[in-house]
Amino acid sequence: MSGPTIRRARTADIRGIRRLVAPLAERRVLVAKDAVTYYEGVQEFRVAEDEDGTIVGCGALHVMWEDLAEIRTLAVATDHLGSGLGGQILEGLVDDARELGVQRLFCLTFETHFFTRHGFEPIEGQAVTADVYAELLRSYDEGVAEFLDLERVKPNTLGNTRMLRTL
Ligand SMILES: CC(=O)SCCNC(=O)CCNC(=O)[C@H](O)C(C)(C)COP(=O)(O)OP(=O)(O)OC[C@H]1O[C@@H](n2cnc3c(N)ncnc32)[C@H](O)[C@@H]1OP(=O)(O)O
Repeated sequence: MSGPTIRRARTADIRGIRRLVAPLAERRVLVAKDAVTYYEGVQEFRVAEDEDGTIVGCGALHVMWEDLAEIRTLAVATDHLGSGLGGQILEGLVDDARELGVQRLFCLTFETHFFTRHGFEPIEGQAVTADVYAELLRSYDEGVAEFLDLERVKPNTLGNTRMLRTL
């Protein structure tokens, strides 16, 4: 038994990714997004595919600035939790970040123990200079709004911890 394979996502995986994310978005653990947003962001995703072709894990890397990207939409199917899959997907995304030249990874999460084990540390306040903050305000991306901690998205991020890993 070789277990799930981790690979870059294809458009046909989006249905499986959405099936994984839906219950977590309902519990507000992950952000709910429209289907079009997943298709537009397919190149950001890695997935874990079971032997029978089922998508049992996913995660994405969203670049925000020259030195900064966010880990987002990391999820593992309930029946695969605790077998190392989440960690493998995350480290794959870290490799992607290194390849892109990104030096810092942000995440917003309830899973502080998991991310701490992978080198993330909680941060207070902003992780970018005032100049970069002003530039990021021009983004239409909801995740960037959460990174900036804008007032209008605070209800979505309640109880989450802001964490950063330096590569
Ligand atoms: C930035 C964001 O995307 S934030 C959102 C993060 N996602 C969520 O909150 C969604 C719900 N949660 C999940 O889907 C999962 O819990 C994840 C993605 C956070 C972690 O996925 P998992 O596959 O369970 O991770 P993994 O197995 O690598 O590690 C989980 C635990 O299992 C243990 N573990 C790791 N490898 C193994 C293994 N081979 N065998 C047994 N246990 C293991 C680890 O000790 C770890 O414990 P920790 O939580 O204390 O760190």
